[in-house]
Amino acid sequence: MSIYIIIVIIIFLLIYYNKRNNIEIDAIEYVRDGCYPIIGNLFSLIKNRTQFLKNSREIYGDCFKVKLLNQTIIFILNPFDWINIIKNRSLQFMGEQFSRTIFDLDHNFFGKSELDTELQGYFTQYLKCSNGLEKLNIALIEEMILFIKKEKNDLNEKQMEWRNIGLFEFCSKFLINSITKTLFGNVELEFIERNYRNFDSNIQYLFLLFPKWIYQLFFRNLLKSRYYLNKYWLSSIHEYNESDLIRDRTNLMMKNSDWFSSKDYAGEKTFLLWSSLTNTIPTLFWSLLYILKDEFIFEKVSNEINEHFPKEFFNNIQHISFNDNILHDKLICCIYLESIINESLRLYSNPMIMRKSIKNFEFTLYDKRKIFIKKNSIIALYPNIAQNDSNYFTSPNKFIFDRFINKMGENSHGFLPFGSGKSMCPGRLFAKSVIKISIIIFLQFIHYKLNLLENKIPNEKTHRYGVGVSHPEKDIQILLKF
Ligand code: HEM
Repeated sequence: MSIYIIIVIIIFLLIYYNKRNNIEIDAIEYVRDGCYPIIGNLFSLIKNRTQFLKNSREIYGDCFKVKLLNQTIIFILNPFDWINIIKNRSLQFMGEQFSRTIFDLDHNFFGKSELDTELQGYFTQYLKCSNGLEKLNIALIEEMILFIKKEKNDLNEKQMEWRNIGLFEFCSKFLINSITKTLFGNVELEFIERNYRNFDSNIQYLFLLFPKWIYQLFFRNLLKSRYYLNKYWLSSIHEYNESDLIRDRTNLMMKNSDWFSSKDYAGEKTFLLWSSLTNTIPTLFWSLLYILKDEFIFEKVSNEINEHFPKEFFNNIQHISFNDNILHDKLICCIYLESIINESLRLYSNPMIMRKSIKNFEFTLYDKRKIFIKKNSIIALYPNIAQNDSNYFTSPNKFIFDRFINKMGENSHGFLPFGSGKSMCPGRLFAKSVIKISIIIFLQFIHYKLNLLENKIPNEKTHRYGVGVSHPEKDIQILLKF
């Protein structure tokens, strides 16, 4: 008799356990609004990703599933879950899928992890260590000063005193010119600029990882610019004056041509060109705009710059030894600039950080719910929502220029403009020095007239949501004298 009771209890326990588990698995709901057969939530994701995710969070909480064609993406929006996601070895960075679809790499070297590590090692050596960074920054300043001289000569030739230009357009020209030449040397700038701009203007569609035929059918112009860029690198392997970073990466790929195909080599260069420019330009735009528009911020920043970077500092720039790290030490002292850049990134950076599962596993969320993650599922983090949430940042819609002074705000949960973990942006230190140096040179060497009354802070264009830092909906006209 007692054996039957035990069996019945076991069966009941099994049914209860199974049911409980099912409830927990099902507790992560699919977003139903705007979900259509076959395409799923595609339209909402393309139209305004940030708004769609904010609305979905209000209905479904911090974790929900979104259908995109034949894929399911599990969004996890609570920052307290992110560290466990990023550290989880069953979830991997989707570098391979992205580099194949977006930059047309073969990615044969993916299986050869020593080579991948060596390639990444050059980022550490030249973009993160102070000597490598110092050398790049000195070269960058020289390029920027050259740019200003050329603009001045151009205006002189045209017998004009002022140049009327959009501030975003100026930031684009200024950085495409100086970053590209600093990293890649004496390239055919006009050609690179034209194709970069065309490629960048629609790249958000490549991030959706559609099948290849869709791009071949509907995005021919985009693929053409990528083709021209990739072809350019193949026609000119080493450029005069290229940076050590590019030289060493190129040499490593050339030496291991059994692992790196010509498509890998060319795609890697286009990838580096794109990633060095695409977020740095809009971050410079927003930072500069807030400085120029607010007298109080302007004064604070000007004082800081005059103290650490008086105009005379630039007279001897070519004689600075990059072993002394003078520039690095001075840039660190510019705490208002650092905070303004972070505050611009807090408001305007919209990356979607994705990981793919390599096996089935169960993940416990911070709120104790369990998600069953199947092999090949995609997990996505979207820091912009936390970055604009009053639970993590006071008055989140306000630009508070000194919010990040002494790294106070930066330590907050949810601030991830450069991603996190192994794939965290290796160019982040260079990016910040580029933006600081650009602002310093702008304020020290360029006269400007901005109509403060007419120009409000523009809204963001929604098309970059999920890709990176937003562009303004409308450019701000400015008069510049060099
Ligand atoms: C304000 C400027 C920048 C922002 C906001 C930014 C942001 C990001 C983000 C969000 C990622 C993806 C991280 C992830 O998925 O975990 C990334 C990756 C990357 N960034 Fe940046 N970035 C900036 C500037 C730069 C610059 C100047 C360079 C190069 C000189 C650069 C090189 C890269 C590279 C190579 C990767 C890919 C890393 C990998 O595949 O492991 N970025 N960046």
